[in-house]
Amino acid sequence: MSSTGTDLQIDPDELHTADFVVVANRLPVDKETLPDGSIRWKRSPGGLVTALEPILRSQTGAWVGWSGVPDSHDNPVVDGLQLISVPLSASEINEYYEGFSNATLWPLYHDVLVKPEYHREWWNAYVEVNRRFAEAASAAASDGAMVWIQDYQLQLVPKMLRMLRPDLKIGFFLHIPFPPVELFMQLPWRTEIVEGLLGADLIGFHLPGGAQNFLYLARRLAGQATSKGTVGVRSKFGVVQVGFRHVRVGAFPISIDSGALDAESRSRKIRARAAEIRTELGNPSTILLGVDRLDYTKGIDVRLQALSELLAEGRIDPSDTVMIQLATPSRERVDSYIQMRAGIEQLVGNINGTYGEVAHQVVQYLHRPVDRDELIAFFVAADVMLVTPLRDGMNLVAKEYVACRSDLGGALVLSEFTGAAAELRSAYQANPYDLDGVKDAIMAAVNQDDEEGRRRMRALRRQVLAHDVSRWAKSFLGALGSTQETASSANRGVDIVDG
Ligand SMILES: Nc1ncnc2c1ncn2[C@@H]1O[C@H](COP(=O)(O)OP(=O)(O)O)[C@@H](O)[C@H]1O
Ligand SMILES: O=P(O)(O)OC[C@H]1O[C@H](O[C@H]2O[C@H](CO)[C@@H](O)[C@H](O)[C@H]2O)[C@H](O)[C@@H](O)[C@@H]1O
Repeated sequence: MSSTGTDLQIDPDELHTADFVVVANRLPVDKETLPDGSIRWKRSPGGLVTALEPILRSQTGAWVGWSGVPDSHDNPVVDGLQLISVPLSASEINEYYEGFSNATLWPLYHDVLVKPEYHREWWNAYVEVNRRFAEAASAAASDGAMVWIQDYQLQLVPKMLRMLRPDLKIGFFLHIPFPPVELFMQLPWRTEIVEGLLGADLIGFHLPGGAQNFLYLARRLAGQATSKGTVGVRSKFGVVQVGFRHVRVGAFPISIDSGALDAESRSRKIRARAAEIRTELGNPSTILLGVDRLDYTKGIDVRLQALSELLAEGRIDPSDTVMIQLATPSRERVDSYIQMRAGIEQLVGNINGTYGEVAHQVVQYLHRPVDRDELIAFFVAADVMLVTPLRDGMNLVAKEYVACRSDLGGALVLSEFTGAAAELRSAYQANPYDLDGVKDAIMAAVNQDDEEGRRRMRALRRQVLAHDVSRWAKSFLGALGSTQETASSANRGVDIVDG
């Protein structure tokens, strides 16, 4: 590996004090240095942070992660959360984060939408950085603590941490899809990844399909005996026998703090801002909305292409329609993201150039994050929410939109290839590879009558309000807490097949 890395500097007072430790690639806040040299901590992008932040607030624990900038050793306490930085050098950011995590694993786990790159030096950096995260978690955790490791950037940490601290209860949750076996087998380090994950006591996926894929690979690559029954949602866990340990494997669809969002979206201030947004846009009949990290998995190009064709066919009136696309910058130094951004901005330019007027742009595109209140106001203002990923682990945006529609207004167009599609059955679902199908779904949503819209939104809200992020965390941590070290009770009643 080209980098020498940066050593951990953990305050001795903080050693072995936390009973609950979240380990994620990112801290919930990113470090930002302002022009006057002062430091500001701003919220990190993405759904993982959206989901986990309220969980850690409700428990006393520590969050181990990277601050988003090179060589930062700060361990800030932000809004009462104890944060422990794992410093990454510039070359580790390049090889571990942008390289192995986001140019190898991310495309491989998302249907190979972009060709994954396999470089041995990236793998070496991944191993080294995973080791450093394991050491930081080991230093933070108290005797017998519960440690919850997050996502594809840290798949080797469960095994590394178990070797350092066999006393810990170790959970792992994958926030992105776990790929089919045929794709996973491309990875030169496939066995190391499966064995790394098997260091956990409980491995969670969003969907049963991911859990089944993993069980198959545990048999085939790690040669372990596994259960053979079907995995359920928050139930009927699979089991892998690893020596004397039994590793449980389950499906736990993540969610949002839907109650809080519901309450915030009802406030007078948000309602007024939503009305103001409509006015600022010239009171069009239809506002379409997209909200995403700028990522090629999100299908932003799909919805723009669909809109472009609907305008060309005269099915949508450009003078009476606005599409707002909010796009948070993401992984801006990775080649595939640079190319995708150029393609999307060209599509936006083409639509506005062809159908816009000086005083009326059909697509309003903001390439920056907006603050929470403003985002909620956009959700309340939008007639149709467009969620069209080509593949997405869950997609919390779809759930956020639903949580904000206590008025039972609005309509959700949702890709079948999101994790959320399994739960949000009353959305206007479409196959993002079938452009005519996407266009029809958009038109059905635009033209729905009020009664049909209310019926669908009521059903969607029932699902999202009943299955919130606290239920997700409780179901995962409850299952982790009940895992047994001994072979006898963990797997009672489960048939095991040899690897
Ligand atoms: N432009 C934006 N401004 C503010 N928040 C955003 C923006 N785009 C996305 N978000 C937030 O980021 C999170 C995205 O989560 P999710 O849909 O699960 O996808 P991912 O984690 O892959 O980015 C949501 O909480 C969403 O509200
Ligand atoms: O940390 P970044 O590289 O900036 O990326 C942001 C996060 O993106 C991914 O989010 C996923 O988690 C969501 C919550 O479970 C899920 O809804 C979504 O489908 C996933 O794409 C990534 O998995 C996180 O690790 C990143 O922090």
